[in-house]
Amino acid sequence: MGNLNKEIRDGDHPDITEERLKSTFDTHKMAAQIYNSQRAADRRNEITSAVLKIPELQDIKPLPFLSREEKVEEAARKIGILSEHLYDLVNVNDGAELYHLNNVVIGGEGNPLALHGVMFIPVLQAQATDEQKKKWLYRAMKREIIGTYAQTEMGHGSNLRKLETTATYDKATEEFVLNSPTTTSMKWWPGNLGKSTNYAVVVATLIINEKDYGPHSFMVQLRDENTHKPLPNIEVGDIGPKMAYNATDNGFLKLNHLRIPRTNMLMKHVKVEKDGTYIKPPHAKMSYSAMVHVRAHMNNTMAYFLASSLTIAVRYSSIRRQGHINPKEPEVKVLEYQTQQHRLFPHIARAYAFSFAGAETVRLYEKVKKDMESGETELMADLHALTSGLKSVVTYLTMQGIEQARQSCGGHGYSMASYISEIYGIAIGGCTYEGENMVMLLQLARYLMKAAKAVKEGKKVEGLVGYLSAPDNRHSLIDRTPEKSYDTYLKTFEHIARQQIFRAFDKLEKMLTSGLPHSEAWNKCSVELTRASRLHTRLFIAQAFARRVHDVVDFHIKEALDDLLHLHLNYELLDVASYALEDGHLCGEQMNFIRSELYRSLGKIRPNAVSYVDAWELSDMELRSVLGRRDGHVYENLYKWAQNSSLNRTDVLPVFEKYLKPLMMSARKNSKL
Ligand SMILES: CCCCCCCCCCCCCC(=O)SCCNC(=O)CCNC(=O)[C@H](O)C(C)(C)COP(=O)(O)OP(=O)(O)OC[C@H]1O[C@@H](n2cnc3c(N)ncnc32)[C@H](O)[C@@H]1OP(=O)(O)O
Ligand SMILES: Cc1cc2nc3c(=O)[nH]c(=O)nc-3n(C[C@H](O)[C@H](O)[C@H](O)COP(=O)(O)OP(=O)(O)OC[C@H]3O[C@@H](n4cnc5c(N)ncnc54)[C@H](O)[C@@H]3O)c2cc1C
Repeated sequence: MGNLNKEIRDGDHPDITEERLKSTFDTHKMAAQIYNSQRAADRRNEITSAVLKIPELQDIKPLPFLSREEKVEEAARKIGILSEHLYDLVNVNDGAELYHLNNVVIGGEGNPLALHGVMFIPVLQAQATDEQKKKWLYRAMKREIIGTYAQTEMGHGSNLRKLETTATYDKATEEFVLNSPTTTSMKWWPGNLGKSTNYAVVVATLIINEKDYGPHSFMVQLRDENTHKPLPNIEVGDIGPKMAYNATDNGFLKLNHLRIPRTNMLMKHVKVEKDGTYIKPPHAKMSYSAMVHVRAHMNNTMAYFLASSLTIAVRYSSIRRQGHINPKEPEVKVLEYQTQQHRLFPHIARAYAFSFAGAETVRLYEKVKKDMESGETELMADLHALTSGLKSVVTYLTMQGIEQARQSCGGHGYSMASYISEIYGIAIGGCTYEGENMVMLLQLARYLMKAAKAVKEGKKVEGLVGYLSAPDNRHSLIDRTPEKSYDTYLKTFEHIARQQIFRAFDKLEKMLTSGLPHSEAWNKCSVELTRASRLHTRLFIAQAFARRVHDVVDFHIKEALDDLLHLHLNYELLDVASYALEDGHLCGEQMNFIRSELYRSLGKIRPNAVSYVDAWELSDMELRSVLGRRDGHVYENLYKWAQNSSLNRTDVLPVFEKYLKPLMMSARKNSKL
């Protein structure tokens, strides 16, 4: 039998090889779990190998040494070369393959086609009529035109009903007049709007005969297709540097009474007739499909960001030796410290959990998307609730995990050589984009409150909220049953979520019966409501993890995943245990049991730690991290990396003659006086 860990190579740092030799499972088989099939895992590696053979697709130098302009140019250069090789490298109809190709070749900082693929094409697929698809979608898919999704304005992002950009129907000419009446009405933030795109789906408030019909989507040509100059009545540009994600030209857009044909409104589900008659869509929020599309896929993106940071941190922790546990023995790998394990391993478990929860979410999304094509909208509310909660919880926990990964690398974690700060910067954008986290938690809370009301009225609820009407134990059975059972943990999570949902519901009801208007009562309960949403979502994540482990057939993979699940359940439960202690569902003795199970789990995970992150099969090219190198040779490469610094081009910088020398000279002169 060959090595179970597939990353072992001659010449690697002996400390990392030692880790890999301990693996109890085949890392490539584990990759099949993470990427949902052996074929998908194989394809990722095939794509990486093919890319490595194309010299023009390699980074010209480490990305942190590029200026913003260079980053934008470099991403565009690679997109151009990729287009030539695209059909040889990937199945262009497979989103996962395209995403992987992007991560390997370009990385997470963005590229001119990012929003084109993530939102522009999906919005056309979901909301354009067949005729409109012929006009724009097929051209977009061939990349004859590049588009984006322009919804957020300087003054409004969360509250879509107050978007100030207007699309006023002019019956006489059968046109819409698009206008940005104020500074705050300017579109502000859309990715690639600034400089790259020549088309955009613009979301504007539809006005017909002075009546406001709310946000609707319109196709707008922004720039001349040949010269790329902005068209008349359009002002467009870049919004400037951001925390990260700076290869992307997030932009602004000001429309000055721009006229577009009536047929430029996306009309698959909703219509404005020539005479101005408005025909409602089957569901009022069908036009929000592009946002739901991204939210549904974000769990996997976040899992990937978290796994990338952890791969860097865990590999580095296995070659970094500092301090002693036994003073008579050599310095230990920092991965031996329990604090380091506690800092990293629960986040490894979360990355797996997010990936499994993400796979379930994408399946539901695909079903709803299919249903919507035929006007069936029954599951839209469930999907909206699920994706709203998940995007908020997963992005927030990912942010925590990446920052822990950075800190676990000590000083070198703070260097861009780790690349963790860039991953962090990109990932935390997810807490804001596609619905600010609090706003989305409150969306889920609306759904939960409806379910709670139904249960209070004696109705049975099903599906994602089914546990609200299921029987509950007064006391948790954790450590009270002879056999090890995840059910007792999941039941405890259910209890905690249920209690908090009803606590928020009762508080809200009390305020409403006291005569407070609904919106005010809602605001006064909103912290409790967001807590309910988080607990409900964390329950779903734990359940999805347990479902996946249950379904795995391979014994060694199941055992390794089972260890991670055990860690996950104990760690997450400790994190939210105060809710169960409050009503005596858990007692002090059980808390001690959970804590000791957690520490036992850390020890169990330890020998496989490097293999759990290796199983994500993230190549050096896509990690872009000196600390996270597969071969573990960090120190000599840190030194090489620093040679890229433009400050090292000369021994003496001009600032010496200009500022430092005069400063020191005058100081010396003064001290002689
Ligand atoms: C693909 C790969 C991904 C990779 C990603 C990495 C790259 C990413 C690059 C970055 C890309 C970043 C790109 C970007 O950032 S694009 C811009 C993203 N912007 C947002 O996400 C804005 C957030 N705001 C909203 O979505 C709405 O305003 C919300 C939802 C808050 C309220 O809504 P509205 O203002 O209309 O208020 P209402 O009171 O009339 O309605 C409330 C009722 O409507 C129901 N409802 C609402 N929505 C839905 C829905 N969708 N399906 C089904 N139902 C829905 C809801 O349950 C409630 O029902 P009920 O309780 O009354 O029964
Ligand atoms: C990296 C990045 C990429 C983006 N890409 C795009 C894009 O391609 N296209 C696009 O259209 N947009 C894009 N956006 C914009 C993004 O979607 C919005 O910024 C986001 O939806 C949040 O809206 P906001 O900025 O109005 O936040 P605000 O709503 O102003 O949030 C400010 C604070 O107010 C709170 N708040 C707001 N409303 C409520 C409420 N009802 N209840 C309680 N609290 C509330 C929030 O929780 C937050 O704490 C992008 C943003 C970023 C950061």
